[in-house]
Amino acid sequence: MQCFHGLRNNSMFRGVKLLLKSCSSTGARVRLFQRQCSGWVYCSSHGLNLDEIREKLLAFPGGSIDLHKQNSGIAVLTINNPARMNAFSGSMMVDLEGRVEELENWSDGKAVIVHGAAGTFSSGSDLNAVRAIANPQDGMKMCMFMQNTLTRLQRLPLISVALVDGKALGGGAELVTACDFVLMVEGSVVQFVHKHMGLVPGWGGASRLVRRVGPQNALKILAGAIKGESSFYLMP
Ligand SMILES: CCC(=O)SCCNC(=O)CCNC(=O)[C@H](O)C(C)(C)COP(=O)(O)OP(=O)(O)OC[C@H]1O[C@@H](n2cnc3c(N)ncnc32)[C@H](O)[C@@H]1OP(=O)(O)O
Repeated sequence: MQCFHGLRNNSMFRGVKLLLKSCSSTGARVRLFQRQCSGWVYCSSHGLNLDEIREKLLAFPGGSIDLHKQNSGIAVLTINNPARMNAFSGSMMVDLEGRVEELENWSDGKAVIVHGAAGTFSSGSDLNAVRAIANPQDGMKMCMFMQNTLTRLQRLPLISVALVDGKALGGGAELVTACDFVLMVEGSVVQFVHKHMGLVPGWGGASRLVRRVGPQNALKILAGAIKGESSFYLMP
């Protein structure tokens, strides 16, 4: 896992291409092929009824997750809800699951770039949806659903790059940790703001962060809601 930061806006995509070129070494490819393609963490034996939770999430519409697969084998996944700083509505959570499934089945794929629309990354869960799903049972199911999807994203047999231009907050920060590489445009921020809300990261971001930076750094980042503006944040 690697993090690059301080990229200027206009060199972002050039930077990503260079990065992907440098990743096409045998070692990186072997590691990719060693990964499992499936990544379900939770299923019906954990009390998760996927159709039921999808239906509940679809009751909170707005925005979209767009996937553009290029002939080069590089796909661009866009978190698209600019009116809410690319917060994840319920329907976007369901969208994301569908896009990840599409990527799982993309036999010509080599890499995916995850970014946000309109000069920001993502402000996490749509707070209106979070408030409306304010019972512990549904909150837990939403978290299980997102953990499944982000684990599947992490386990894709593709190189994944989070391109952070602007803010990645809450669930947005958790999504960043599901990618192999992080590219940060100058002035961008990755922040686990959960503690300000009395929450723990529910989309699996805490355990991924521990793997990235080690338990002590992860504790500092999570307990302090530290603003990550440099590679210190995402690298040991
Ligand atoms: C998994 C757990 C989670 O993810 S919990 C969610 C954690 N996220 C947050 O707490 C972030 C909340 N948002 C913010 O702190 C600010 O909006 C940030 C992102 C810093 C942007 O500030 P600023 O540039 O001043 O814009 P603003 O606040 O006026 O926002 C513009 C419009 O977007 C909306 N927005 C923003 N974030 C969310 C969100 N997470 N859920 C729902 N709506 C969101 C704002 O309410 C605002 O809307 P409006 O223009 O007032 O209608």
